[in-house]
Amino acid sequence: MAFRSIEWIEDKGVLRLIDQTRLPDTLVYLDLTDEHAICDAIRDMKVRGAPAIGVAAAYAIVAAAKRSKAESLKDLREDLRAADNSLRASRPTAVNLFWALDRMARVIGAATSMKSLRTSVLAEARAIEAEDVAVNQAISRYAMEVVPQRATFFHHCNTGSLATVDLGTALGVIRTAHESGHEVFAYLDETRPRLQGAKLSAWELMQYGVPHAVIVDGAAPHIMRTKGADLCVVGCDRVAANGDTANKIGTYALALAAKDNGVPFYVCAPTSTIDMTTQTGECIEIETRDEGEITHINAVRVAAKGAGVYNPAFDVTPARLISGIITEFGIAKPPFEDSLMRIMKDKHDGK
Ligand SMILES: CSC[C@@H](O)[C@@H](O)C(=O)COP(=O)(O)O
Repeated sequence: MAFRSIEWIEDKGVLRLIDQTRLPDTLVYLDLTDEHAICDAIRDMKVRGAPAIGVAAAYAIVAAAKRSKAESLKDLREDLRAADNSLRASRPTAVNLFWALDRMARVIGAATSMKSLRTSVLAEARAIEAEDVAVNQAISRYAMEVVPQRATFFHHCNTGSLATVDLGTALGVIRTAHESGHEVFAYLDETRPRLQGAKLSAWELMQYGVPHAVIVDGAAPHIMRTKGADLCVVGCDRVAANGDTANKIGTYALALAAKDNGVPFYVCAPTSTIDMTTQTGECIEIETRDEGEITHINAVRVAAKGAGVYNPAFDVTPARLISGIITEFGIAKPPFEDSLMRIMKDKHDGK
């Protein structure tokens, strides 16, 4: 089954997206008409995954432009600035959110009338959406250079169709390898605390018929050593200029296990997730989320009542643990300071 996680329906003026908090039990589509609802959906992780968050934010600006009652271009821009501010405050780590909003802001700044503004924000959001599809396909194509014919993967969190517009990044690589005739098996970290691996990645791989096993996060090093692995593929929320990579909490531990077991560790990164203005991982803001995500599972308390909790949602994998960063312009290899710079230049030059 192929599905689109996110879609703008222009004649209804709605952003249709899969409510990821209801999966895997129920496939529910939400039709959101206003920027506040889209912002809440991002904050509450109904839509999640760095690229999907960026696309949703872009359409939130479209929705705000459509709904605004402003009677002048200046007032319309004011309304959109307010929407932009709330969206920027929704989640701090995934740079795609800020990247998409920066693109929208440039278009808003260039508009010469209210009509042209509304037309051009829609066109820009559509372009961001379409690029995401093409970029993920290109990442999968380049990834095949490093995927052996028989491939046992390790994967963390959810990086599939749900986290993007269509194919996905790291999970898209696993799916593409399977569909192009590789003999694939994937170990999926369950990904505490929100269980994106157990709930979302497993659900997706079942749709595509990819053999897999969900494992608890702490089992990955043991399984790597005893069962073997060919490569780890993960996504990312922000890649710094030196290659340090922020991704879902637990990614760093998987990278350490990979290093100890001699397993190549690949980050799948659309260039929209590479932030050349952030020099190292230390400069990346790590989102801290509600303690209830740890103390409760499906609204049932599992932690001792009154237990202290600390819930960072992401960690940073140091560049030295990363074998390659797979982008839509090819695979960046260490030293990443040079290879990422080259890739971003290729992007800039339109190669
Ligand atoms: C292609 S998705 C890449 C990342 O965004 C993904 O691995 C991840 O960390 C998602 O975190 P989440 O908190 O579920 O939005």
